[in-house]
Amino acid sequence: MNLFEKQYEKILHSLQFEDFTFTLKRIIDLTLDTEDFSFYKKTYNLLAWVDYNQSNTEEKKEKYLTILQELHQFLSKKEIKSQKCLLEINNLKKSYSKSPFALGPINLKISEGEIIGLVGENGNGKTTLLRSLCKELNPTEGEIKYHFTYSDIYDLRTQLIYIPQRTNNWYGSMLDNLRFTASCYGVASEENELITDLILSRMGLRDYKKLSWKNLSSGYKMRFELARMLLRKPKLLLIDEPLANLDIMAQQIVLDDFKAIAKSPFRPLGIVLSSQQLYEVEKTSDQVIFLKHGEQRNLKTETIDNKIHEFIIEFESDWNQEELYKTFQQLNLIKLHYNGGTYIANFPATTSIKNFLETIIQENIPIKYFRDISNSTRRFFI
Ligand SMILES: Nc1ncnc2c1ncn2[C@@H]1O[C@H](COP(=O)(O)OP(=O)(O)OP(=O)(O)O)[C@@H](O)[C@H]1O
Repeated sequence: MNLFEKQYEKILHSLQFEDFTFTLKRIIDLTLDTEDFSFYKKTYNLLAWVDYNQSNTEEKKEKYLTILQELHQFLSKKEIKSQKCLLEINNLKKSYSKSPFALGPINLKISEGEIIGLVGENGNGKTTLLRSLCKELNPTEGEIKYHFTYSDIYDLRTQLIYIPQRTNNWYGSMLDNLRFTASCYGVASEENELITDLILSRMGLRDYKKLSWKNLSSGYKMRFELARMLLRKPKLLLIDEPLANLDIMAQQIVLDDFKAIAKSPFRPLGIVLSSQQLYEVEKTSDQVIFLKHGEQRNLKTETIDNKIHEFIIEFESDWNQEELYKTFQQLNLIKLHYNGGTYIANFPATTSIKNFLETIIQENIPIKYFRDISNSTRRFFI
């Protein structure tokens, strides 16, 4: 089963379980994948119908299924794109004349369809790296090779979009701004109206399209930036702290959106996102880069090269450190840290989650939360 068929099957399941929000978003994604005016029109009409028939579940299900089947028939004939390498960073270093901070050396490859999470505490160089990738900053040493042609810096920044943490103020309504962006990219008249409507709906902005910058919360400003980015169809998106101003639900939604957008079988997009939300980013990313004092630490390579073979559990318990230390001796505990309200326990690699849970139950240890972090960059934060 190819990537498209797998994704299609997942959409059908979501419809079967009446997750209409997810299904509709994916219908819009597939519609945009067709790059076909008649489908834009069909989905536009569907969205207009949904506006007045939200609670008509049976008919809605039927309509969603019909359009999905049509989209499936159309897209099954379309070629699935192989995921090309977009850029290669070799020994990149960047320092500032007025700061002791130095980034690098950084080595990294970024491909279409790949999500790279950039994590690290404040001031560790995440923004510096993103700004270097879009040529806002020149490297002090090393190089960035772009595997696509661009005529000048403006062309580069069209194919590769950088969304900074604090975006610029804009005037007028969201809708007018998106229409303007689409027209700058040659999308005119009715097609412009259809595409902006689809993209506004895709980003959950349909009910807010008349609002202006000053009336939007920071979460909605971020969604607007993403909508504008989708209209510009870049190859690579570099985005600084997209989760910073979002509540936990909104964070999950944005990360799911990134995944759906990046992994399009027909228009794959590379995404590099920086964030402090370690676990959320790990769930979504294909690769996580941890920056510590500007240096790159990569869990995958460090695990292989340095042979870090330990079973590491993060957990919360009302027991004190001494009680836990004694009890876990039976699992040959190597280390036990208390770290900001949670415990981190290191065991030999031969210990399993089953052994850990059995001990918890047998010894009646009160546990509020636990997570296996043996393969998480969380280890670098300890
Ligand atoms: N233009 C500049 N001139 C001098 N120093 C700078 C400049 N920009 C950033 N720095 C310094 O570089 C270091 C890394 O900053 P950067 O913004 O890249 O980190 P970050 O990981 O994105 O931080 P945060 O999570 O707080 O956004 C900091 O010490 C910062 O003060």
